[in-house]
Amino acid sequence: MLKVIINGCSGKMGRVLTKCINESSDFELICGVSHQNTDDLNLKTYSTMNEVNEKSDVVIDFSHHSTLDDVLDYTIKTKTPLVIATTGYNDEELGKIYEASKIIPIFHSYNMSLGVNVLLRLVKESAKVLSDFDIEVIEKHHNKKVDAPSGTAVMIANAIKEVLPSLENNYGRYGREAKRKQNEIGIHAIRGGTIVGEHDVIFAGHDEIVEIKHIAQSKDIFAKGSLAAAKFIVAQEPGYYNMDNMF
Ligand SMILES: NC(=O)C1=CN([C@@H]2O[C@H](COP(=O)(O)OP(=O)(O)OC[C@H]3O[C@@H](n4cnc5c(N)ncnc54)[C@H](OP(=O)(O)O)[C@@H]3O)[C@@H](O)[C@H]2O)C=CC1
Ligand SMILES: O=C(O)C1=N[C@H](C(=O)O)C[C@H](O)C1
Repeated sequence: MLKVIINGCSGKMGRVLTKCINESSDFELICGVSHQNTDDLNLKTYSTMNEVNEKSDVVIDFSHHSTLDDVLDYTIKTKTPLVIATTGYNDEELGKIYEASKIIPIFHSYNMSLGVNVLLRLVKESAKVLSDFDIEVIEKHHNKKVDAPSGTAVMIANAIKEVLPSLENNYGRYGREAKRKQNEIGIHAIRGGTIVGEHDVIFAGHDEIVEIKHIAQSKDIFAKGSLAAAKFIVAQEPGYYNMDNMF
């Protein structure tokens, strides 16, 4: 049984992950980290990662970018492999993750579902052939989501730019002089209700459109994906890993 600590145990994903671990015979939940009261989870909970005095095989992080320093301090100090699912990091924070991965194994993906990772491959293939089409990304999420655009939309734009490096992100579009430029990827964030997560990549050409779309129908797919990543990362040497390394 793999021993797990969840950073962000009180959150929507932390709760779904707790349920998935409790239903599995492959994992044991040691404790969680959250500022909130989590009595209903029946789980030993610390306020910050710095206070944790237990040791696990892996830490899974579904929290907030602001907890990054604490989670890296803890995992480096205890030499614990880390799965990062949290989104919303800036370049400085991404740099810290990359530096830490020289010391401990880190699995990092803004989307733990299998389907989105297939979508990324299809998008890259399409971008090679449809290089002069206009590319727009539309993401839709629930009204509680903190960051915009989604981490997955950023990951999709980065994948397109691996193939078409001259393109630049244009977030939203508004104004009296807002005509589309040829070298942009339009990225649009919709927020409402309980939408779990949808990503639609549109390649619009002259008289034809290709759309590649992924719809998440439950949060379980992300939790189960993070557990698959946990099994993978505990067997790795220090380094920076993502879904491409796992499949
Ligand atoms: N990679 C993937 O596949 C997926 C990634 N995510 C990402 O996981 C993260 C968590 O998502 P979700 O569970 O829906 O979010 P919630 O807002 O429901 O939960 C956030 C968790 O982080 C903790 N937290 C710590 N510091 C802060 C802070 N300053 N502000 C807000 N929360 C804080 C919260 O508890 P407390 O404040 O008490 O400490 C809580 O436990 C997000 O970044 C989301 O985008 C979500 C789904 C899939
Ligand atoms: O906050 C969420 O809910 C989700 N966040 C991730 C993202 O920002 O890409 C992944 C998923 O779409 C759900």
